Amino acid sequence: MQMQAVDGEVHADLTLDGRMEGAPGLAHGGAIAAALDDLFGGVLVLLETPAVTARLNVEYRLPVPLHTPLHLVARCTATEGRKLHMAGTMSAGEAIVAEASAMFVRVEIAHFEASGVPVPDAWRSWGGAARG
Ligand SMILES: CCCCCCCCCC(=O)SCCNC(=O)CCNC(=O)[C@H](O)C(C)(C)COP(=O)(O)OP(=O)(O)OC[C@H]1O[C@@H](n2cnc3c(N)ncnc32)[C@H](O)[C@@H]1OP(=O)(O)O
Repeated sequence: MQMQAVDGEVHADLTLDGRMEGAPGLAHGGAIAAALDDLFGGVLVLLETPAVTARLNVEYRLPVPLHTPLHLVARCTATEGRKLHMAGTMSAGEAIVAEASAMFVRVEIAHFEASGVPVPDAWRSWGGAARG
């Protein structure tokens, strides 16, 4: 998903296809949650803050059709020690189809490096959990 930073928020455009189908013709709720969680990851990059999702809440307001352009927006609403609170929306045209809130917890880069897959070089210059 391509993301863009705009005035402290992260925006993305997304069209879900048949691979993300839940009920016939409609997006699976897990795909909607994954897209919003991924967008929150974009906010972390904007903030240069390594963190992981500890809690994710999604309010599904309207069925989300496949093959329809969706617009997503996310931002960090508050920080509290190692905790970052996030809020985001997914819209189809003028209608908000889903809203998400999440709590992320700041971690050390070692949290990601433990997978054995290298992290981007830039991440190592960011302050980890101890920064909070
Ligand atoms: C920079 C770019 C980074 C890109 C990454 C993109 C990530 C994309 C989003 C994801 O998909 S992340 C993958 C899904 N999430 C995980 O795999 C997280 C798995 N959980 C953990 O690794 C640990 O549980 C976690 C790091 C979240 C917390 O463990 P810690 O031992 O570091 O912290 P601790 O348990 O001491 O909790 C710290 C604070 O957070 C609170 N907390 C932790 N987990 C919580 C939870 N689940 N719900 C509510 N509060 C929670 C906890 O109560 C405490 O609050 P206080 O400081 O007020 O005491």
